[in-house]
Amino acid sequence: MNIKQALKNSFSYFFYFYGYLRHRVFIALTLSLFVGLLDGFGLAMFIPLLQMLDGSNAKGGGDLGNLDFIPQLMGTLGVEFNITSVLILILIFFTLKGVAQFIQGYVAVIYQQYFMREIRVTNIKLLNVFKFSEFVKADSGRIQNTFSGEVEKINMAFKSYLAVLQYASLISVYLILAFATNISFATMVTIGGAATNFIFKFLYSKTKEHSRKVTVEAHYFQGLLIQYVAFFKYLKATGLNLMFGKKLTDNINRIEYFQRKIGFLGSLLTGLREPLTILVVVVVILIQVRFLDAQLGTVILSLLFLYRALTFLMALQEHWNKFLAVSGSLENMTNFIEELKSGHETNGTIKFKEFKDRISLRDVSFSYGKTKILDSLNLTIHKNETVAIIGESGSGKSTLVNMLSGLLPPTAGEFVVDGIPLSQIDHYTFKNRIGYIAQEAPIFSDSVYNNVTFWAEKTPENYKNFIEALKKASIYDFVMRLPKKEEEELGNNGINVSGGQKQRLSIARELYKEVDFLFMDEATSALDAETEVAIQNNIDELKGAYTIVIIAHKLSTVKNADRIILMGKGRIKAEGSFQELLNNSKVFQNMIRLQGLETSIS
Ligand SMILES: Nc1ncnc2c1ncn2[C@@H]1O[C@H](COP(=O)(O)OP(=O)(O)OP(=O)(O)O)[C@@H](O)[C@H]1O
Repeated sequence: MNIKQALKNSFSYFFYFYGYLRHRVFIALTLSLFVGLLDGFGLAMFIPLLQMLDGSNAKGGGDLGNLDFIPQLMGTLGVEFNITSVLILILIFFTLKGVAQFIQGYVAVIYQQYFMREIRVTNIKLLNVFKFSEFVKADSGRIQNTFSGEVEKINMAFKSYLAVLQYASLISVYLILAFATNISFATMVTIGGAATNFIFKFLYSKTKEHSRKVTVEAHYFQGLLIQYVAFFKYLKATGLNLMFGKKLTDNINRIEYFQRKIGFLGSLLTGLREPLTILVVVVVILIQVRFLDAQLGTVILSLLFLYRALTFLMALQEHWNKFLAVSGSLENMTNFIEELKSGHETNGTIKFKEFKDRISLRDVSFSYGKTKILDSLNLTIHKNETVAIIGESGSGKSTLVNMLSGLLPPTAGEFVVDGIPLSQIDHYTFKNRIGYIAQEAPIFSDSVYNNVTFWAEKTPENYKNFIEALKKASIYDFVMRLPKKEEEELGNNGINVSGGQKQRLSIARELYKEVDFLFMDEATSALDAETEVAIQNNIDELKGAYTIVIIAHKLSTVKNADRIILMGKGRIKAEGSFQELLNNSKVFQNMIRLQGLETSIS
């Protein structure tokens, strides 16, 4: 059962790599076979050479077991088998082996790089088409760790696995040569070698167990680190950073503990290997010489091959152990890719060129698992209408906007754009027409220009559009006052600009694009009163030129919206103009009172 499982595992690893490399695996293996064969033939020539040197075999040959075909072939070719020709032959074999080894090494590097590229590109491609609804459920620490640290470990795993395959083919060549030379001697040594393997197997399984634990802890570490950096200000201000730091330290200690165990097992393996191997060889030679009347030439040649095989077996075991130490990552990567694949979004084929008329939600519901977040919504938004969405916290405003922007597909009902269900439209052509101003304005670690234009070339036309976008977003003066103007670096996550400025830059980025829709998720929440008025004026200016959907908490900012949608518990509770809601909705009137707006309205 165990052997069956081991074989199954080995094959699943093989097919894992084969899935990426295909015929390349066999090319790598064939090259190893060549190296082994050439080395074996070269080694075989030392026996007649030694015998010729001490005069026990003047003509050479005759003591190579089944390898006698080499001197025989030379005889047929009319080449005399003497010291000079044997020396030249040794030189030829080892030179060819060197050439084969060079090709083998270089090819291995090429394949390794190819493999890494494939893994990285596959991951990026799958992440590109990963459903947003799946992404929000995913562990960001795991995603980050798998994309960076784990990919490096997979690289190590691949290197070790390829080495294992290459050593395995070399070992098989040496074993064939050893058996061909002296079958009884070779059999006994092989049985002895197999017996020592039981000790190693136990150590391997322990190594693998710890490797899995390291991977789990590494994910946790990345997750904690991301949160530590993201919430650094809060943690620092409250002194909770020390407690959070302790969580990280504990995690680091656990990783160190498991890595130390892996190191201990690895060292034990290295230390045990040679004494055990030599023990086997010594016992077998004693038996061969004492009890079986073995021919010394073939025993020595067979031993030479076996010794070579054993040396490579040691190297193989070392690489196999290295492979197992990172095999947890391989399993993780396989599962990760499977998860990414299962969260693959489906895409329509109809190209969306330009928004013409209206978007509609028809009896749309949305659930996270069993929890219904949006419940049977019907809503139509016309081209260039400005719609504000209001409602208490958790009423489903963000979810509604995520749906209207195509981020979340409905779990029931239909989202229709200009009469075509979004499911039939090529999402990317639709998203190209969308400007999104999120609560947390994403600022990339680059210059103002690149942040706004999203790395567009600095042509006169792009520059003109860039300046226009800055002006529309009321950030032009600020940018022009910066020491390097639009080339000023914004720093990691926009640390060098205020919350309000980040949002204005984010608005500028959206206005720079040629979009039909502007979705704003509490875009004015982090602004001071004066800037808020400026942005509000700008939105009013954009009104009528874009289809605008704003999530707002401050009712004063939505006074000019064409329509206000009041959400409550995942449903539309009321809709209409500001005045209509004021006249008809008790909830709205209450909200107005709570925000102290009665006087400003009257
Ligand atoms: N990834 C998620 N998994 C499960 N439930 C979620 C998820 N995201 C949001 N929810 C739930 O969906 C409901 C609606 O959330 P949503 O963010 O749309 O509300 P909101 O009206 O925008 O709230 P707020 O004004 O506080 O931002 C909430 O009850 C929230 O807990």
